[in-house]
Amino acid sequence: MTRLPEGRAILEIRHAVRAWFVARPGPVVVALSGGADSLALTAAAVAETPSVRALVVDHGLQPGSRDVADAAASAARVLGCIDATVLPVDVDGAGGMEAAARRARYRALDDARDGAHVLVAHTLDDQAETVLLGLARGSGPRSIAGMAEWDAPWGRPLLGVRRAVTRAACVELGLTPFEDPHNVDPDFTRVRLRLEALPLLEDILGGGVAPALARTAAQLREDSAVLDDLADDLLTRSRAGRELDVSTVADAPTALRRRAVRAWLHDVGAHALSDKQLRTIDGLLVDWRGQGGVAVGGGPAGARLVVRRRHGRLAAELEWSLRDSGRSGTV
Ligand SMILES: Nc1ncnc2c1ncn2[C@@H]1O[C@H](COP(=O)(O)OP(=O)(O)OP(=O)(O)O)[C@@H](O)[C@H]1O
Repeated sequence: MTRLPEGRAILEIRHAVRAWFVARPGPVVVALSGGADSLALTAAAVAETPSVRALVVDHGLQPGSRDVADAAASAARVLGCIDATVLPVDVDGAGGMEAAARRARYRALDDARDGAHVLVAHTLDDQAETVLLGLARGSGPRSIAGMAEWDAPWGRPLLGVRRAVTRAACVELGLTPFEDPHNVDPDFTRVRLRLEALPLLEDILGGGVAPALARTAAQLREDSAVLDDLADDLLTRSRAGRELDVSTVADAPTALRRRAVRAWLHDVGAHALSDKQLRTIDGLLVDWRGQGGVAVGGGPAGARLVVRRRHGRLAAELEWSLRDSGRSGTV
């Protein structure tokens, strides 16, 4: 373990990281971008636990990205990590560059973690932005509940720490973080929330808006955990092979029905359900006349997954178009 100077900011971060380790002992790798948040997290992790490794993902999206990644890896070694590896990834761009880069990053980190927990450096401010974005877009409780401190194998020890504290810790430690130009690019909605909307809200409502949003998220996560358990139980009782027994699900409260249906569809391959699709499927459950099919995405190329109510069961069936014959079929 490394000895660090004892400034106020790094002590606060070490305290948060120590509490996280006490609750979840085990080997860790730190996901290091080279920014202030993950540099401060890396410094605190090596001071609090032995044998920390760092993983740096090179998305290869800007010229010189490999140099930035190499510099982050060297900083990790100087800080006392026993190993620091750069992981080059291919970003396919599907569904927007940012989302594709995130997918590629999480996949690479998961592949390289070798059984260890992965610490990511999201802060209280990241949490507040996530919640505000969710509220403003009318998202469901899952989005507004924000990110969890622990969502195996991902750990977020800094969710209670302000971003300003990680900046201050880097100054105390004499570290020069990488400043990602995207973090000040007003073309990104999240950047405008951070630089314009949240300061305006704090001006109107007084400081403490970001911690208040983070508290809301924490309360919702607690409530959601209970509802998720009840919905799991409902799903277990209503499963009939790959289908759902309508009479068992239909009598449950809406919040449980929706969660159970979402979990069932996730298992059969539909991972990105919109609120509208869920509502329509709910209509099939509670109204016996609901006979239509609801396409829910998922399925191999050329096919689509469709949910139908039939003979007291809800079934998710693959449908495909037989373009050559002009017919369609299901499996
Ligand atoms: N290139 C990278 N290599 C390794 N870890 C990274 C990289 N970029 C980001 N991370 C990790 O993810 C954390 C969050 O980063 P950032 O806020 O940029 O991501 P995001 O796209 O908003 O992430 P998300 O919503 O991941 O889960 C960072 O603090 C760091 O721990």
